[in-house]
Amino acid sequence: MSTRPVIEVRGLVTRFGSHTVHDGVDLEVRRGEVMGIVGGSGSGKSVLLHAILGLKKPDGGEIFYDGKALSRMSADERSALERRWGVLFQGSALFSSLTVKENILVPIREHVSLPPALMDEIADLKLGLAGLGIEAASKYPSELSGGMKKRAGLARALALDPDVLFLDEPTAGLDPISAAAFDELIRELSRTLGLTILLVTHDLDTLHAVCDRVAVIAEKRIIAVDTIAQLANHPHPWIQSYFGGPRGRAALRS
Ligand SMILES: Nc1ncnc2c1ncn2[C@@H]1O[C@H](COP(=O)(O)OP(=O)(O)OP(=O)(O)O)[C@@H](O)[C@H]1O
Repeated sequence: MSTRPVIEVRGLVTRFGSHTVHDGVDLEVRRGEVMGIVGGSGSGKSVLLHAILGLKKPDGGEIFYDGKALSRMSADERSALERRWGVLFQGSALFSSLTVKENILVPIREHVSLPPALMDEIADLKLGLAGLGIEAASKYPSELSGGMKKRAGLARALALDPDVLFLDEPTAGLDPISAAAFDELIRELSRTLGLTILLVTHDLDTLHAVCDRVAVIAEKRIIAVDTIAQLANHPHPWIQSYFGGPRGRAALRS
């Protein structure tokens, strides 16, 4: 794994009106690593993800991709960058009026010009990568279980062969068995495709199963970034209660 950061957040400030969510967030995500972001409810995990994706404009600070500031990119550079991203939002955000295959084809049709049969083949390949059988292709989102919806959302996120994958609460709403299977899938994708993955989660089991490092957000900043084993010894009270509480200890043992 390279230590060169693919994403750098420097001194990020975000606000909604007079409410400051982030006040000096610094974070580096290395190429090829799986990084988790944890923090209490309302601590600003999703807003941080949105800022990194350029969906929330920073009120201060800067976000860099491969050393280039997001705010200084031309529209073409930005579009090229977005092609390298795959995003799985909370709730999967599938288009309800499209089948699973049509959902996967949306980004492919938007960004690449290929014969329809080839696009179809690519969509089938992505279905398989996300662990869905071909029979899921013609189903509508309303016909899928929660776990299948997540996989369909993941297949769409993988549509353009991203090198960075962003996942917001990937296992939220899944039963423990489906969540564990999804964790395994994320880990497998990171290994086989060499993806850099940034994920927001509350799920301690996901952190243990999937993440190389975890960033903790509290008091409007990233207060620690480390392996879980190291964080378990961190003196900050929130980190102590998160990793050292009954659930944290149980996840550490498993
Ligand atoms: N569109 C918005 N308008 C106003 N305030 C917002 C908006 N989006 C988020 N916030 C506020 O920003 C803060 C951080 O929200 P965020 O969703 O990032 O928290 P989170 O850490 O992801 O929480 P959770 O774990 O509960 O999902 C919260 O106080 C929230 O109310």
